[in-house]
Amino acid sequence: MTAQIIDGKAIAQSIRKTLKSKVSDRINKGLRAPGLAVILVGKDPASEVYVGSKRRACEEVGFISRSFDLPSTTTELELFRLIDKCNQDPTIDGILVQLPLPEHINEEKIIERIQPDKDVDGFHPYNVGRLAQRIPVLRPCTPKGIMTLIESTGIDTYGLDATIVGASNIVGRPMTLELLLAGCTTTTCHRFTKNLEEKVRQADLLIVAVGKAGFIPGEWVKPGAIVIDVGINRLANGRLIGDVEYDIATKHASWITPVPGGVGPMTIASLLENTLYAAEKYHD
Ligand SMILES: Nc1nc2c(c(=O)[nH]1)N[C@@H](CN(C=O)c1ccc(C(=O)N[C@@H](CCC(=O)O)C(=O)O)cc1)CN2
Repeated sequence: MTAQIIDGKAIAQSIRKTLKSKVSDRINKGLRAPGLAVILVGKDPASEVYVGSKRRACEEVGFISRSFDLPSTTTELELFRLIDKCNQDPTIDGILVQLPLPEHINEEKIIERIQPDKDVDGFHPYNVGRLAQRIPVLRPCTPKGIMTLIESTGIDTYGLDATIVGASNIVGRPMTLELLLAGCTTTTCHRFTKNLEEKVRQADLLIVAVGKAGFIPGEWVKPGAIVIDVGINRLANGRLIGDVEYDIATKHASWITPVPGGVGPMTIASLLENTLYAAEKYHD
């Protein structure tokens, strides 16, 4: 068996095309273009790449992108003040603070400072709580994008055994909530998990988000499984690879996401979807 590729880059591009036409419909109806504030603190090279992609994507679909690039010495109070200003600005529908933040800034406090109706990352406890209670509104971008990728395969998720490797607030935990909502039986693995191999081998649907190159041996993938690789690991030669041993995994899986061009572009497409959603649901 050779797995079919889930082409995140193409799916994300088609979402962006649809969004662009929705924005132009809004403008024709006399409504304003959605606005997204993108806040970057410090000079983490990967964050600079992601933020740059987010800003370009915003402009491509016709959103107003507001950029705030702050030095790594920015205090929590200064960041609170900027978030308060964005919360009050009626032209801003979404506020995104790129993570990770410098160590002296408490990420939880910053996330909670963003008004839930502008939390287009879906990280505010209000939005995570809504997802946990099966009444989602603004959903965390990477898991939301992954659900779109899974839907694109046409496979019915009800009753599938799903294993999620990684329990971060950005991916693993909200991913578990999304998959529960989609009728899967979920197993979430983390650093204290015993018998990881057994949990991976039982998975009809395997999601890996640990950030370690080739962490999951391809041999562990169950025949016919769907494999979603969230890892983006840059090798010394500049090549990007995922958390799953791709060449071997493709021989076992039915569907697999590539790295790059799989989950990453969907994170950005979902952020754009969330921003339009926030504008329409809360601010029009
Ligand atoms: N506030 C947030 N911070 C972070 C999030 C998030 O959702 N919100 N997620 C990650 C990083 N991330 C988004 O910010 C992100 C990661 C990867 C990509 C992407 O397009 N990757 C490309 C490869 C890009 C490259 O050359 O490095 C791909 O996979 O094809 C987009 C966004 C942490 N922080």
